[in-house]
Amino acid sequence: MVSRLFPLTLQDVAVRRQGKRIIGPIDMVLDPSGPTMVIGPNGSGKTTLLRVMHGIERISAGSATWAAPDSSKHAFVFQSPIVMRRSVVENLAYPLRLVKTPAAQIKETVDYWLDRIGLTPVQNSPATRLSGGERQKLAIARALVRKPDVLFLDEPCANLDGRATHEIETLLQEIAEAGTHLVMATHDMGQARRLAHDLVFMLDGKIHETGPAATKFSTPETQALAAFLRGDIVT
Ligand SMILES: Nc1ncnc2c1ncn2[C@@H]1O[C@H](COP(=O)(O)OP(=O)(O)OP(=O)(O)O)[C@@H](O)[C@H]1O
Repeated sequence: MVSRLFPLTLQDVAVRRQGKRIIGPIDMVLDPSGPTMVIGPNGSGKTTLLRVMHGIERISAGSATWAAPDSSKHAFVFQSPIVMRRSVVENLAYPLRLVKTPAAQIKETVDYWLDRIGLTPVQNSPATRLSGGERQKLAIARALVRKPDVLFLDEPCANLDGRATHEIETLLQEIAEAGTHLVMATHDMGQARRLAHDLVFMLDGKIHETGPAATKFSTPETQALAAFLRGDIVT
């Protein structure tokens, strides 16, 4: 099921800060049928691209246009999970309270997600006491309680151990299968292979190569993507 929000069209997008080009020019049409993984070397502009798509980065030139704009239908999970200094349960309830969801529905939704991410036993503990993996799962669940069509994730498994990474990948696969579209930046090529339907390879602030993951991993068109996938340093 593809959201009515798509396609997202980026036309001649550039982001400049202090006279420096961070990304651009970028032209792309995102009209996905499965998870989109954004890969590329450090500093190639992955985070900035995601922020542009989500609408939280000031664009210096060009435009980013959704077919049916509705910012309440996309959510963003940052690299370092931001949890509020409140209980786990409050972290999940908060986005629903903001939109004046009835109490009974908040409880039902929050209980569902607590169970789904395995945090029911610690629901009343301060979220700041959770482990890194638990915090990230909480951040993902909190982004999902309002049922977004699109979820942007910036390196959600950076600094997590194998077990936490596996749990988060399983959760992401499940929500993708249930119809939420994922657009995710990752450093981890194994993870990109496991999750990607489409691949976006960024280099030096531009989209260097893009297409279906199944063909891009096996037969990259450009030398730079081939080298990056081999693990070479690409600049
Ligand atoms: N507001 C800003 N002002 C100046 N430079 C910036 C700003 N935001 C990002 N940059 C620089 O622009 C480049 C691209 O940053 P970005 O975070 O988008 O890349 P990235 O591919 O996500 O990097 P990483 O993999 O290290 O997270 C980096 O060199 C970064 O230092």
